[in-house]
Amino acid sequence: MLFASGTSACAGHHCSGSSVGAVNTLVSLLVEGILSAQCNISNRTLWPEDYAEQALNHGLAGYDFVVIGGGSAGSAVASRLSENSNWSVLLLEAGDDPPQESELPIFSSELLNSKAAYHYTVEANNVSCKAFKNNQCRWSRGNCLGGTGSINGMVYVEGTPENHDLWCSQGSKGWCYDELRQFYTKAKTPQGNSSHPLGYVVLNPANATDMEFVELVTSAWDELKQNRLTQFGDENYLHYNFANVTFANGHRWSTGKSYLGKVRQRPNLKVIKNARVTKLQFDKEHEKLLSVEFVVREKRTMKVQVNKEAILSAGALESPKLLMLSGIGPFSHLRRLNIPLRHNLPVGRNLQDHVVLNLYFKMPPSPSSSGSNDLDGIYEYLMHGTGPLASFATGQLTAYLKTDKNTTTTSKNMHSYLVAMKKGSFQQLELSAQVSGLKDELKDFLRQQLEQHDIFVLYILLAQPKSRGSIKLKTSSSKDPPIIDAGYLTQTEDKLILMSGIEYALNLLETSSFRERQIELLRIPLPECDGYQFKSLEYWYCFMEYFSSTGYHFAGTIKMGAKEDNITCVDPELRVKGVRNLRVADASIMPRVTSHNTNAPTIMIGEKAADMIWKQWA
Ligand SMILES: Cc1cc2nc3c(=O)[nH]c(=O)nc-3n(C[C@H](O)[C@H](O)[C@H](O)COP(=O)(O)OP(=O)(O)OC[C@H]3O[C@@H](n4cnc5c(N)ncnc54)[C@H](O)[C@@H]3O)c2cc1C
Repeated sequence: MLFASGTSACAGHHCSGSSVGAVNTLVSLLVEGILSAQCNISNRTLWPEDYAEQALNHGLAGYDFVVIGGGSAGSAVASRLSENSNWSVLLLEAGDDPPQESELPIFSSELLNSKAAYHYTVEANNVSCKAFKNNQCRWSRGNCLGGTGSINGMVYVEGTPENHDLWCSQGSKGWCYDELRQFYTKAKTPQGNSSHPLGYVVLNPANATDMEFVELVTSAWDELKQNRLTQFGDENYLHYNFANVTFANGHRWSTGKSYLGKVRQRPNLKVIKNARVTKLQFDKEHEKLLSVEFVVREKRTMKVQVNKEAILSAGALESPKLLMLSGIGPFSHLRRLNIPLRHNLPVGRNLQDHVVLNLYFKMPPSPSSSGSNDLDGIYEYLMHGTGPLASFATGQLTAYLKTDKNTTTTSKNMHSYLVAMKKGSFQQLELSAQVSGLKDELKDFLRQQLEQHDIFVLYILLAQPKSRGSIKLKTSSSKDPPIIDAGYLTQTEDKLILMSGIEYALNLLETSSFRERQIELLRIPLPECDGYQFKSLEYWYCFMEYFSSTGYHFAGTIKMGAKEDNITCVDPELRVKGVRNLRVADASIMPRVTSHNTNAPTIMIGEKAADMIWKQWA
């Protein structure tokens, strides 16, 4: 591996060049390049300075705006608010700068195993996740600046008109697609210049590492009459193509970098890293947030006074936890934990995720399976910022599908992508099995198959799941992870739609492209399902319970909607009901998860939140 896992080796260090002589020009160039790359791939100037030391030594004054969490949405909010030089903005982020593995797509599995990612174990529900240890899925999120946007797959796809019009028709006034389009546009419009930088999302089309495989799949999709898309964002994209990614010049561009790092010189914006917020403190009537309590470097508890507003952007798993710890949540749940109630709201309910089903296929190894030349790849990346190190797994080849032939709507019900594993790529399998918690016997079976075949996994995601889960507190300690009930496949309709996705996938096997390549479904031994006839409906419903897992698109746990509606927690201005100066701006406010990847819609939420705050206070 090129870099030490979980480290930012160059941060704060002076890096010297290699002392290797000119024995072999290419090798010495590479060694030189690797050493300097370790310093240049990610260094501290890409990120805002850490204000922790000053805060610890001199204490903190009050801030006009305190943003909790520097992830996809929080970074955008803090950056936009601090464009007003009259306002003081403090951002509190539980993690540190992302490690160097974050920069390159090739290290995504290592990254998920680093301290930049935080993992949760989801409760077993016995109708999903049975392929994973203790029948429990594992969920991950980013624990660093840029948040989950620093560890994600970088795919950038906006919400559809249908998604957002549903939000507004159900009481979220101001959140119709026509009203949101401006924020999607603002997020990706280059603004500012080197003397007055402004943040925005940096985007490029993804390159794939394995073009041979991409061509195979695209020709099969063509045979099935899936249209190739010219651009994601077309109104009715029931199509496939490579998505745009938050990646440029060989580097990831999370909002932590593109919105915050870019404006690191602003004197009115301070960022404290390794600052884990533990509690929100209110006035006697619980109507006004007075201060935010946090622990710096897991050592010292501090407090900051909020002069105008606080914005909670800790993500769909941690934002509800923090509200509940502070007394805002379901009455009966908080009472059980002896947490004094401030506001009785259904915080933590309405949890949604795009449940994903993994289907495995095998094929004879392609001639390129013998492995590419790693040195060539390193050389190309160091010299040009391109090549396999800067390319994406085939997962960025994404299809949005309508497999339900009975509806006349244009809405997508499935979202599908693929990941290919070449014969012998055991490390890739081991890492992903470790992150997901795949049961050992299943991993060993896949490993045996990889000794002889190429394998690819077709992922089928439910675009609009009906099942709902919940987040609850385990204890009243901020250190304990919450109890997560994913709720996967608890609604029959979700299973029916997944079944239509399986039928769609099996059609691929009938295409001449797949037949010529001798692609077969891989039958994974599952004693509980093997009693049913292979590929029968009963078999597939049983299989679904095993290989359903997370799409990593958690949303909805602090539901937005009309103020008077008792199933909502924040109003359409994102204010927590009953509190004047506390808003939530992250994926948790989505009343219904958007039909595909959630990063772009979450950044849009950050943009709109900042705009509403500007309108109120400027
Ligand atoms: C493995 C993976 C792959 C994904 N791939 C894609 C993809 O390719 N495309 C896509 O669109 N979406 C993807 N997603 C989802 C997407 O990245 C998220 O939906 C999005 O980043 C969520 O943004 P957020 O602002 O709500 O939360 P986050 O980005 O998670 O931000 C929350 C921030 O708050 C901090 N925080 C948490 N608790 C506290 C606390 N108590 N005090 C202070 N700070 C705190 C966290 O450290 C984090 O920085 C992926 C997700 C995962 C996990």
